Amino acid sequence: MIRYQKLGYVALNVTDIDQSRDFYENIVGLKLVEQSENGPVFFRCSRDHHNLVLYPSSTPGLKRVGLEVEDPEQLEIAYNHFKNVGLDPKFLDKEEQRALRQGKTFRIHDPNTQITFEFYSDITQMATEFQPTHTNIARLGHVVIKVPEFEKCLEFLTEVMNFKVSDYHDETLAWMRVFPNPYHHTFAIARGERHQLHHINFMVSDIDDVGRGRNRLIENEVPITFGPGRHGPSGSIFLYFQDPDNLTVEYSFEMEEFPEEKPRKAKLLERHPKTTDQWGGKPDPKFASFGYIEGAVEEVKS
Ligand SMILES: CC(C)c1ccc(C(=O)O)c(O)c1O
Ligand SMILES: [Fe+2]
Repeated sequence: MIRYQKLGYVALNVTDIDQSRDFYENIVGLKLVEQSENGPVFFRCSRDHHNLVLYPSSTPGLKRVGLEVEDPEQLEIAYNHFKNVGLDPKFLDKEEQRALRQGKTFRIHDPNTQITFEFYSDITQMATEFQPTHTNIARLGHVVIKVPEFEKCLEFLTEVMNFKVSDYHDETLAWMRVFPNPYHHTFAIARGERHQLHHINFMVSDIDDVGRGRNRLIENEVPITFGPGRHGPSGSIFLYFQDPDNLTVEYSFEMEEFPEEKPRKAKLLERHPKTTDQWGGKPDPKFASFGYIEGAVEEVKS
């Protein structure tokens, strides 16, 4: 089955590309890599050419999830696996591959989550390390979405995508590893009325990044919708805030890691506010409430 290196990048649709470029560069603290005329804007928080890509769109939300697999052999294994299960994987043409600065890359559209998943094993490594500015962003951490058919999505993500459940609420939330990546979750699904983006996450290296981040967001009048707090499932310290399209972004510090062999079994966690925030905090009503999933825009607009 597929062996992943990591969540490589997230592509978001944003309504004002310049406003969002400024936000993700100067408020979040990502490194701007390139901005093409009327096209996507590439950011990084690693040596990779990109870990976040913004596309101009009238429907803000999640456009695509880029998953890096361990090596070219794993890419072929993944391609053949998806072909065998009828998901019609399509390799990008040379032009789009080159524009993404990636090696061989293919995509599938998953009818369960309505997400376009992209798979690659090679991406251009930039000449210099990521140099943090105000926030020591360690990596793009995870993506969480809302899905109406929770059980079907969970079955697809575990049985077909080879994600592993780390913990779950009873049929309302599941946190998953992209095996064998060790982090408690790189992907999670929450039961919701419609397919929607819940949030994207950036892991930071120091608890002070969360504290300083809170004050910087307040100074810049960026809406904070939840936290600081401590998550029960992964143990992460967290802080959620909204981008210019009210998409939810999370900083988090520390996260439980799982061994590849003999990992602990997933916990069935009580659905309780203290599971989400051990410090007893409650989210703002706007928390994680905005964001289309590109494959399901019509559903939400109807
Ligand atoms: C409230 C959301 C779904 C959530 C819950 C728990 C964790 C964690 O344990 O790390 C998260 O990262 C979340 O985003
Ligand atoms: Fe999160």
